[in-house]
Amino acid sequence: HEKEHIIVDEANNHAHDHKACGPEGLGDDPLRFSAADILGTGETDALTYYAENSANSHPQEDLNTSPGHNWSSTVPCFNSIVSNDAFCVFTDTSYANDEGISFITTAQRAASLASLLSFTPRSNIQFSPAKYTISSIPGKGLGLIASTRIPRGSVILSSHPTLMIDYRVFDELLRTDYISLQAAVISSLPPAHRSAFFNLCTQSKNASVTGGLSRIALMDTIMTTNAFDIPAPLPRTPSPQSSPPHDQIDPHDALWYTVFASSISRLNHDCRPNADYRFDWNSTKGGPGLVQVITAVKDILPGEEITISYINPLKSRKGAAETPEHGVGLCSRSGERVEEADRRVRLIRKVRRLLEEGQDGGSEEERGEEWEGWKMRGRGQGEGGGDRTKAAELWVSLYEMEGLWGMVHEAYALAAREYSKAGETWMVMKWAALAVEFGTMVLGEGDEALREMKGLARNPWGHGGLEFWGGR
Ligand SMILES: C[S@@+](CC[C@H](N)C(=O)[O-])C[C@H]1O[C@@H](n2cnc3c(N)ncnc32)[C@H](O)[C@@H]1O
Repeated sequence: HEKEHIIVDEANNHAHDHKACGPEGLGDDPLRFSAADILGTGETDALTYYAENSANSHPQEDLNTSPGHNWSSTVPCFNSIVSNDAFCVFTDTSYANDEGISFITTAQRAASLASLLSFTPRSNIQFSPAKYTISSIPGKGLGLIASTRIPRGSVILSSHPTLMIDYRVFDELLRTDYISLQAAVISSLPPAHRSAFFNLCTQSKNASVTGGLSRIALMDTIMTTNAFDIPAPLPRTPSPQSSPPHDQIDPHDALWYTVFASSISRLNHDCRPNADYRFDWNSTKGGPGLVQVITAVKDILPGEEITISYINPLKSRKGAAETPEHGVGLCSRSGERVEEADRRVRLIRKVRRLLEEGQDGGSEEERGEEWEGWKMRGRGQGEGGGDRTKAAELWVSLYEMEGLWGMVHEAYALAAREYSKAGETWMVMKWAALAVEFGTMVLGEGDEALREMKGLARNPWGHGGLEFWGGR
C-alpha cells in the first residue's frame, strides 16, 4: 500500500494549494476543485446522454488480451471521420497494483499496447528517501527540488502513465466526441488519481467557472498543461485496411501518443534542463513496460530545481516550438548572451546539415552569404585537412556550450562516424565511448540506437574482422 500512500499524499499536500502556477498563474484559483467537486452528477449525465446520441457513436469494443488483465471498454466508441476505425476508452483497473491505466485509441492499437504490459505488474518506482521534494518556486508554481545530490545518469523518478491518448483522435474525431472520451477516461480513474489530476496545474484564464462545461474545459486544460507527447513504437504488423487515407492524416501523428503520468507533472521547464525523460515501451530491457523515466543529465546538487525541457531545443516538431499552452518562454538569458546562444543554435543546425545531408548544407537561407567558405574540403585527414572531423568537433563543442546534455550523445556519435570515415581509430574510440556513456543516460540500457556506437567503441577498426591487435 505504499503507492497508495504516495498518491494520496500528493493529493492531500496540494488539495488546498491555491498558489499560482507559472507567470500567468491563477492566484486564488477557483478552478482548483476539491476531489469531491469533480464530475458532479449533472455533467457526467449530460456527457453520457450526448455520447449515446452522437451520430458517430457505437457500442463498445472488446479487447482480447493476456490473462491476468482486466480490460474493459467504457462508454460508446466514436467513429473516425476519415477512416474506418473507431476510438474507445480501454481501461485496466488492476494494472500496476491497482493504480490502473487507460488508453484512448482503436481496439487494435489498444491490444498492441496491452501486450506490452504482459509483465508482472509493479507499482511506480519510488526511492526511499525520495530524491526530491515538491516545493513552491517563485514565478513557477510548484516544482521539484533535489533533496540529495543526484549524480549524472541516475534515475530521479519513474512512473507508469495513468492514461495514453492516441494522437490520431485529434485529427480523426469530432471535438465533441473526443471530449466525451476524455471525460469518460478521467472519470474512470481511481479516486486518488482523479483527485491528484484535478489538483494539477492549469494555465487557463478563460475557462468559465459557471455552466456545465467548465469542468470539461478544466480537464482539457490540465491535459494540455501536463501531458507529454511520446512517439509510439512502430506497429509490428501494420494493417492496411485500418490505415486512414494518407492525404487526410499527418502520418507523423499516427505515431504519437499523448501520455499523462501525474507524478511527473510537477517538473518545470528549462531550456537548458538538468534532467531528461524517456519512455520505455516494453520490458525487454529488464524494466517494467510503459514507464516514463526521468534521469539526471548532469550532477544535481541538493536545493537545485530539477527541470526538463518541454520542447526540443533544436528541432521544431509540429507546433512544439511555440508551446503556447505551457506559457513558458524559451531561455531566460539576456542581451548579448541570448544573441550568442541564438547564433550557436543556428550554427548547430548549419553544421549538422553540412555533415548529415552530404555537402550542400541545406537551404540558401541557412547557408548565409559566406557560403563559399563553408564548403567542405575532402573527407578525411588525407585530403584537404579533415574538415569534416573538425566540423564534427565544432558541433560537439556547440552542444556542450549550450548545455544540451540530454542530446549531446548525438553529436558524439556523429564525431565518431566522421573519424571512422577518416580512419582515425583512436578518435573513433573516444567519441563512440562518449556517445555510449551519454546516450545510455537518456535512452536507457540496451537501446538499439546505441548498438552502432558500442560496436565502434569496441572495435573501431571496422567491420572487416580486424581485431584490436590485428595487422593493419
Ligand atoms: C507541467 S506543469 C509543471 C508544474 C507546475 N509548476 C505546477 O505547479 O503544477 C507546467 C506549468 O508549470 C509552469 N512552468 C513550468 N516551467 C516554468 C518556467 N520555467 N517558468 C515559469 N513557469 C513554469 C507553467 O505554468 C506551466 O504551464
